[in-house]
Amino acid sequence: MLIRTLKAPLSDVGQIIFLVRQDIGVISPTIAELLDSRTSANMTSVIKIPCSSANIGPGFDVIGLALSLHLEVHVTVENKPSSQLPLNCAITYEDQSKSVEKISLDPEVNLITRVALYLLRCHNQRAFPVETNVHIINPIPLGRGLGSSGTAVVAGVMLGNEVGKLGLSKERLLDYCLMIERHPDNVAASLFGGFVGTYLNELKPEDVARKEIPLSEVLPAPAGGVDTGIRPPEPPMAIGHYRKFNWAPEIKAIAIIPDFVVPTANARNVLPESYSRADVVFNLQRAALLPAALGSSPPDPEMIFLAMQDKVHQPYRKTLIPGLTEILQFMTPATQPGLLGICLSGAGPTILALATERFDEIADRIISQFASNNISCQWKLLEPAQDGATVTYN
Ligand SMILES: Nc1ncnc2c1ncn2[C@@H]1O[C@H](COP(=O)(O)OP(=O)(O)OP(=O)(O)O)[C@@H](O)[C@H]1O
Ligand SMILES: N[C@@H](CCO)C(=O)O
Repeated sequence: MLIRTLKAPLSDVGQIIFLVRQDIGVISPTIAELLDSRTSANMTSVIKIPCSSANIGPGFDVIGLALSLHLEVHVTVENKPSSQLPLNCAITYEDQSKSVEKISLDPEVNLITRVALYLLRCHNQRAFPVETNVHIINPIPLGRGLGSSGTAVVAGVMLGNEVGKLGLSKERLLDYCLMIERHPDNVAASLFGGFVGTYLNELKPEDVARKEIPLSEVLPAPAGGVDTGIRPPEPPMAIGHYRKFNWAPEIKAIAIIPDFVVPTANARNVLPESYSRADVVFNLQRAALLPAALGSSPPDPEMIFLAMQDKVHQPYRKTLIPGLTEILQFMTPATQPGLLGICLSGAGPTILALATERFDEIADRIISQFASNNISCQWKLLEPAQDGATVTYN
């Protein structure tokens, strides 16, 4: 008897593992059984979301890359008759990121559960199902440019969709993410996976007004356990879109992660309100090349290096990241074999170096430059995470 496993999509965002006997088909469990028992007693849903690197040089707020470092959220719903838990939810948090920031375990404050509550309340569910246990395992360093907040927002919409049994598509979940994180590059990469180009639709005036609702109304400040009963504003349909690009399999991503935080809000505040035509054209020329350059095999180092240059955000962010200018200047394919291109990851301070070989050597040189500014770093060798956010059932 031949038995194999088959992974099948469930309502577009989940994945079930079936046992299949080749002669008679699916034997365990049936789809109906699974739909009934999802997130019910003793079944754990495991939501996995990759981190991301945004911009990749010239693609400011447009281009994102999901990477193989995953946030995990393990969810069980006990289905008890009543609960003493605030909002029926208990959170535990396992920090594998070595971040100093303490993550709140209050479901009204924690970013992941707060986003899940936003989604649930848009669908007339005021709290989590009784009693929901959420265990978060986080290896993504916070505030370093690897999309930790975007990953947490995606985790939140996936969690709300799961426990509320809402069955929303990933395309619709992207709209909810964009009500919270307003630039689509990180969230689209984490949700859909891979190397993506993203854009926002031009909206009708009434929808612009809905999308520009202050964040405090979308994610109201904690009300001390008191449910105000207010239904939050729902996002307009199809605010954001993405397109996946090819990625040459030889290209790996080295993330050099300095041991200090640059909050994205601060890194956006140093950017100018307007740009010269020359700088805009410079970025457009490179952004147009980037998908072809990174999708072609074998990779062409000169083309990739050129396509990763930027004049829109990196020059302004150097004031927040000691050593950034020097690193971007001296690390080139001509001076460093194996290197293809280099950029600030997201809003920084992480540096993303794309390379085909000599990963240790490349990381060491960048780490030495940071060390000369008394900054220590960790580094990771990562690959594109093509799957995006997934749900599996144990
Ligand atoms: N797993 C998480 N659980 C709860 N809150 C989180 C989590 N991950 C991130 N956050 C929140 O997001 C903040 C970091 O967001 P920020 O946008 O500044 O940086 P980033 O997303 O890591 O970097 P970038 O946007 O440049 O890629 C943290 O300080 C924390 O408050
Ligand atoms: N595109 C965003 C990514 C960081 O969240 C920025 O560079 O500010």
